[in-house]
Amino acid sequence: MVVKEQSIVDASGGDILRTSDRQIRIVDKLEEPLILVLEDVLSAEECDVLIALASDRMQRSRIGGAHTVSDIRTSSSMFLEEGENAWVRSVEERLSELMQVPLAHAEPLQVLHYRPGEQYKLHYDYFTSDTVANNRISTLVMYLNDVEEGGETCFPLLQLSVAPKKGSAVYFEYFYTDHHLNELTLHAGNPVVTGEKWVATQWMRRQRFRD
Ligand SMILES: O=C(O)CCC(=O)C(=O)O
Ligand SMILES: [Fe+2]
Repeated sequence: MVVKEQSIVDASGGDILRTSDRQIRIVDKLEEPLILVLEDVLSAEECDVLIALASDRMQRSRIGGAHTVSDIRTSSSMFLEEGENAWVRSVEERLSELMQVPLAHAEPLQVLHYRPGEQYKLHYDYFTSDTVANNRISTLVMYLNDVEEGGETCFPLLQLSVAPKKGSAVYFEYFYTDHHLNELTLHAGNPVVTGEKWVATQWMRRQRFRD
């Protein structure tokens, strides 16, 4: 008998995920690994506020422990301060409820900006080194604007591609005992063809990450 592994988010209750302040629609769903395409995660105003907070603080993205500039990721990025204002606080609290992980386990929100030709090549969000004590367990990538062409978040091993849409998001988790399930979350941010792309990413850790 094949037993389904426990997921972090319980999405078995229909097409809506309720948080204290919002009803979030599930528009697409993959069971294992659990991947949810969600609408109405952020209001249009929240998207605009996050872009405005980030826009004059962007730097060329760096990856890995050594924080090196790399062709893997050509976008620009920044981290918002934890709960830096009331907008960020309210979004962070909603995401913690939505992702069913305590806020103390949340990394600061990251904002990414891609111009035409910029991309985030295939990667896992969890750290693959055995020595990581407090690894990531789940991700929510939120789209802060509509992209004219390109910029899809693509999961090649699952034949899934999510087109950016302002206020919507893709959720996935990789805390399964069966490592093959985690490895299926390999994903990329496809190159933007026309327009620009803004996203905010929330990563959750297995244990407490914030003071
Ligand atoms: O920009 C995207 O579509 C993907 C972003 C991503 O993979 C990440 O922030 O880890
Ligand atoms: Fe990622």
